[in-house]
Amino acid sequence: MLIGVPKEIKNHEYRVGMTPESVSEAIHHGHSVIIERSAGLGIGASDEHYQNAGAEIVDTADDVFDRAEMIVKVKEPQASERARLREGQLLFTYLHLAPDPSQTKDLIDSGATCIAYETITDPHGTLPLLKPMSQVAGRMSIQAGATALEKSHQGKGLLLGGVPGVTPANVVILGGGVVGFNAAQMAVGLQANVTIIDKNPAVLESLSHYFGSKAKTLYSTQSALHEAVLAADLIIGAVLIPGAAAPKLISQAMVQTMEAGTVLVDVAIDQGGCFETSKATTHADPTYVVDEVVHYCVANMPGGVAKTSTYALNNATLPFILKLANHGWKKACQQDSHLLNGLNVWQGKITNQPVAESLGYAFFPPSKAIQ
Ligand SMILES: NC(=O)C1=CN([C@@H]2O[C@H](COP(=O)(O)OP(=O)(O)OC[C@H]3O[C@@H](n4cnc5c(N)ncnc54)[C@H](O)[C@@H]3O)[C@@H](O)[C@H]2O)C=CC1
Ligand SMILES: CC(=O)C(=O)O
Ligand SMILES: [Mg+2]
Repeated sequence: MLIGVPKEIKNHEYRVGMTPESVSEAIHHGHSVIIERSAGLGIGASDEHYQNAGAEIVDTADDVFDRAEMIVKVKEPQASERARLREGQLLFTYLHLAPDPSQTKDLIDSGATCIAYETITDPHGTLPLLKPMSQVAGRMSIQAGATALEKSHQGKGLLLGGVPGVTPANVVILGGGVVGFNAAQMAVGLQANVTIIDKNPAVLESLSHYFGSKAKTLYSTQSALHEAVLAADLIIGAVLIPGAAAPKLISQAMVQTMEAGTVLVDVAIDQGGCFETSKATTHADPTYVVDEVVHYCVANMPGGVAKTSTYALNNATLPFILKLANHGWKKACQQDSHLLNGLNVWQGKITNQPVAESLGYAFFPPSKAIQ
């Protein structure tokens, strides 16, 4: 199969769909890879690295989209990329469609087959292609929150861990999945006072077992949320209902009750965000203030540490890239129901139920797309 990798064009997005090492694996399996010129510079991979791995370098995104049978990317296609997709072309990348009606409409109109990293599942009921970026974003969320808490960034002027004789800051993490666990690890490491809230008792049990007395766990109810939020200095939004728009756990009225300089880091912003006052921001201008509360809502946090992130992502995506290239998407999805769960758009139809429900489209079962 001819695989194409364009340069990412989202604001401050330095990741790239395939590392030179992944390219070399694909070529070893008998495929060809075209890469847009300079696509890997953000991770320190030059065109020469890619050529040495066996890729052909092409000058423009048009060259990639015109020729490739499968496009491998990182972020959801931007409007100019969507316009280049063609009927029957395979797109393999993050999509996050539920909060994004214009992208969804363009993908429907394109006729392309669109498989989203974030809804591919595994036998353990987790999301193996979201996991590495959630690990990165969870860890970054505490760095971002710690910076935003500084007075010059309009925060309370608090050091997360305090110092001997001065109490540490209160960190509240909403959602104790991959992002939440990794955020808690970093916050506990910095000696903050950490509370994790989740609605899944099994998740709470495993967090409690792992952290012991170093973090508190709370079952997610309105009153638990209210109480924790009022005492919080830094709140991390890390909830997910796979495929669906994020539930709004914190209303604007609750934000108004928070102390000035409290910081909200909404990692779930890529699914629309879990604070009512959240709107997506970029690495170029990551924060804004509502009712004296600082909001950090960058939708591509891992792009800020592109080298770590690209390698972590490729460790998870490469086996699927190879399956798709070796067998074609239909046969690969017939053989692997977890990969089939990634199919979001096919021949102008929405094949992911939470996406269809979130945006008011008819749901077309993916099992019918592979008959
Ligand atoms: N902004 C960014 O750059 C990035 C954002 N993300 C996003 O972060 C979010 C979290 O991802 P993961 O941790 O991988 O998901 P996950 O599925 O591992 O964890 C989500 C947790 O939320 C909990 N949850 C769901 N509804 C809840 C509620 N009402 N109250 C309390 N807990 C609730 C679930 O029980 C689960 O434990 C996703 O939206 C993901 O796309 C991930 C990576 C990068
Ligand atoms: C998952 C996601 O949104 C990202 O890695 O940018
Ligand atoms: Mg700002």
